[in-house]
Amino acid sequence: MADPRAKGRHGGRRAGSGGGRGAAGGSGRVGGRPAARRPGTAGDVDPARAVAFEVLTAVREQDAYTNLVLPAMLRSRGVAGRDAAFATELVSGTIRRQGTYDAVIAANVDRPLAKVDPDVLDALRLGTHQLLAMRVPSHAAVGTTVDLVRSRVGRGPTGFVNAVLRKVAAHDLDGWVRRVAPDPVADPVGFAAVAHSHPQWVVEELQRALGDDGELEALLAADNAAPKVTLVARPGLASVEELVGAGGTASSMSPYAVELSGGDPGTVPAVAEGRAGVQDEGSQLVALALSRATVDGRDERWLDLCAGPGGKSALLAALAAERGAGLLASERQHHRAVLVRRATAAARTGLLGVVTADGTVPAWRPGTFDRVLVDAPCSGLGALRRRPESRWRRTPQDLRDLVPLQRALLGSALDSVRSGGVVAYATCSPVVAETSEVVRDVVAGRDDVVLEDATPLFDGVPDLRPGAARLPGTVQLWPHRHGTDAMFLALLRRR
Ligand SMILES: C[S@@+](CC[C@H](N)C(=O)[O-])C[C@H]1O[C@@H](n2cnc3c(N)ncnc32)[C@H](O)[C@@H]1O
Repeated sequence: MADPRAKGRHGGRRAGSGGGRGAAGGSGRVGGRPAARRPGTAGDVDPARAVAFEVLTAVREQDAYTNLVLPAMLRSRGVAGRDAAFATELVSGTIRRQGTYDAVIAANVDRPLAKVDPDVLDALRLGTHQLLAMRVPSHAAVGTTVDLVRSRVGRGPTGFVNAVLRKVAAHDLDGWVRRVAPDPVADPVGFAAVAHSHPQWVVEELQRALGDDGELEALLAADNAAPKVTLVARPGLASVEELVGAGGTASSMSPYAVELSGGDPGTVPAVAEGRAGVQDEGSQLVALALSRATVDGRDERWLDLCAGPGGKSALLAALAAERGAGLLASERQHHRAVLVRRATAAARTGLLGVVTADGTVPAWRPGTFDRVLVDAPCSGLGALRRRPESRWRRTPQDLRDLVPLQRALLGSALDSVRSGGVVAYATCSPVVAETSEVVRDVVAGRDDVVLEDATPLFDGVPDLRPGAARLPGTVQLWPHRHGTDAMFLALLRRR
């Protein structure tokens, strides 16, 4: 996205007018904060960049989530329209691309980045994103970043920032990747990690999940693209035609999906009324797959064991209502159960209720349900497009912590379904340890469960070929193949 203000008040500004040190080094802590700092003052910083800087600070200092803090800050600062779009791209792109940008910045600073003032480093990342990925003219990218640093940190580091960014401006992104990434032949994973800005362990996990078929770079690149906004027309409550009439385009995989080309989805009447919602098409396909599985005999009681915040529950409840069935939505965390209630508020007969309960300790008799969804808590490494900071927060230890919980939840889902009923185990992660390995281990430990082929439940979805490390019959969606989050699904039937 080009800078809407490139020809505006910052566009013609001389880069680095803040003066100060001209070299990217000097003595002492680089970018140290001087007494002249005026916290909270906007100075002559444009509102979009000011918001972007504050969001980066909140993400770094308070572990805030970009997708929560950014819209709230845009609203509270009255930043809208093209400025809001610019700020959104600036924040999300900078955080997603942080791994690449840090390698570029490090190549232009004469000390470890850990010794650069964190506020200054954030500003350098913002400036680098504008220079290498946003088509902001160099003089504007450098000048506005220097202004930002002068306003938010102080005059001291402006010369340093000016010098570093001028060096960054000397090459384009590809040129920098060639200079700072490891050799792609000698170290393909190390190269991919720097070139596509993913932690190395994440690249390794994604590579294993994909298998060895040359798609890694396409997947990593897809993780760095802003996801499209997809709506779901909840059956019986809204129609695809209604959402298309509101400015969307019907999608080809989920019969309920409509892609929005822009604008605030909250202004679409069906969304505001809870008859439709914002939902990734992969999530829609997972809920649909559970509803499409054949079940002989009674088909009245459905369960969503890990329901918060309620997107899949809302679709399942609408589907259940059409068949005279009802869904119980269960969620361990109270505040997320509240979100489930809100998401399912428009559901009529399709909702049996929403309960706050630990799914590993079922509050119902064994065999109560005919269909059960376990959308398990997971690393979320399949949804990196929409959670820019998560790749930098997750660690391999998270996987070790999550797997026992995932196994326990799948076990209790299987206990909760009647003989002949089905359980769908889903994650928004393709990581083998929390997908195929969980399912394989749980199935191996029981003699009352059969793993079924789930691919026929994804009718109309192309390219569901198996992966080398994936259990046969399970389904893995991919951002680069399907344009969805990397949802995984296994279908299990109780004997
Ligand atoms: C991946 S999210 C589910 C997303 C949801 N199905 C949707 O589409 O909106 C996993 C959820 O499981 C919940 N959870 C974690 N541990 C749980 C447990 N022991 N019992 C029930 N829910 C749990 C988390 O709080 C989280 O809300």
